[in-house]
Amino acid sequence: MIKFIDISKTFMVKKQEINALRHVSLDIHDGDIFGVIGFSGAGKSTLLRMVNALETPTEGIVEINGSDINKLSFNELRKVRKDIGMIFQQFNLLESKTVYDNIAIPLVLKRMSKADIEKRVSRLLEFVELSDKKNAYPAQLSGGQKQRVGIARALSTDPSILLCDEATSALDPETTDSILRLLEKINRELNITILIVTHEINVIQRICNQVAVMEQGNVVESGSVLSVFSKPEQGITKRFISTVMPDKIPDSVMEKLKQDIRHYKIIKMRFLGDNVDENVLYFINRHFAAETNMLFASVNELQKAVVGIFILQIIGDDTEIDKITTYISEHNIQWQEVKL
Ligand SMILES: Nc1ncnc2c1ncn2[C@@H]1O[C@H](COP(=O)(O)OP(=O)(O)OP(=O)(O)O)[C@@H](O)[C@H]1O
Repeated sequence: MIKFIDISKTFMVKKQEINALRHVSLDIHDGDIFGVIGFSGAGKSTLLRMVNALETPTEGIVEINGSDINKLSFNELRKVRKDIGMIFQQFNLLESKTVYDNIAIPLVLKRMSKADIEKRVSRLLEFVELSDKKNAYPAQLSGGQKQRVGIARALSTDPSILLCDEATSALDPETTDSILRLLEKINRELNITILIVTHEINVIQRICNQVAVMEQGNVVESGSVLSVFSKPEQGITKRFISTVMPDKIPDSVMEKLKQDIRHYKIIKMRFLGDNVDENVLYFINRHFAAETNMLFASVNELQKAVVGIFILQIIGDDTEIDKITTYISEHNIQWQEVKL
C-alpha cells in the first residue's frame, strides 16, 4: 500500500516559494489502478516522484507498505526502488542500445547472469508483444513500440508497483488504447499496483478504478471512478468529465426551448449502476399528469457499470412537477434543476 500522509512540497525558485503540493493525503491500495488527473502544473509529477523518493516532501510522510520511505537507509531505499518500476511520456530509452539491451539494463546493474538475463528479457519481450524487435534500435520504433520497451524495462526487476508519468500523452488515440490495454493486463495478470498521472480523462475512464483530481497542489476530489464520474462535485472535475461524458443540452434544442412558453421545469438526472434498469421514465409518463420531453441523453459504461445522464423537460403545473421530482428522489436517482 502507498500512503501519502499530509504531504506538502515547496520549491524555492529565485527566492519565490512554489507550493507544488498542499496537504495531500491519499491511500493507494494493492491492486489499484489509481489515476491522478489535473492540468499542467497541478503537482501530479511531483506527487508521483515522491513514491520512489526522487522527490522528498517538505512536510508529511510517504509510506510504502508501512515504512516511511524517507527514513530508509541507502540500502533499504535501493531495495524498495527495485520494487517500483516507472515509465515516462518521452520513454527515456537509450538511443545507442538495442531494444534487448535497453530492457536488460536494470538486470545488468543487478549483476544477474547472462543466461538469466536472456531468459527474463525474452519473456518480457513476449509479454509486451515485441519479440520481433529484439535487435532494433529505438529510432526504428514507433511511439507505441518505444513505450512497450519502456514498460518491459520497468517490469524487468519484477516490481509490485508501476508508476506511469503521462505514459500515453505522446501517443495517438489508437496507440494509447493498446498501451492502456497492456497496463490493464499488467495489473490483472502480474498483480501490479499502478499509479498513473495524466491530464487525459479518457485514461482515467478507460482503466482506473480510483481517481484523485488535483488543482494547484491540492487534491480537490477523490474516490472510486464510478462514484466520482457519476457524481462529480468540483467544477474542475465536472469540466474534465463532461469531455468524455457530455451532459449539456445541445444548442439547437436550447434554441427551441427559448421559444417554449409553456410552464415547465428542466431536470438533469444521473442514473448509476443498477437503478438504470428501473423503468423510471415509463412510470413517470404513465402515472403523472405532466408531459415529458427528453432534451438530452447519454449512457456510458464505466467499471462494468452503467452511468446514464438524462435531461428531461417536465411540462405541467407545479404540483405535478413536485410529485415527479419527489418520486425520482425516492428512487435514489440524483437530480438537479437545470436553469436556462
Ligand atoms: N524541481 C523543481 N523546481 C522548481 N519548481 C518545480 C520543480 N518541479 C516542479 N516545480 C513546480 O511545481 C509545480 C508542480 O509541477 P509538476 O510538474 O508536479 O506539475 P504537473 O501537474 O505534473 O504538471 P505537468 O503535467 O506540466 O508536468 C509547477 O509550478 C512546477 O513549475
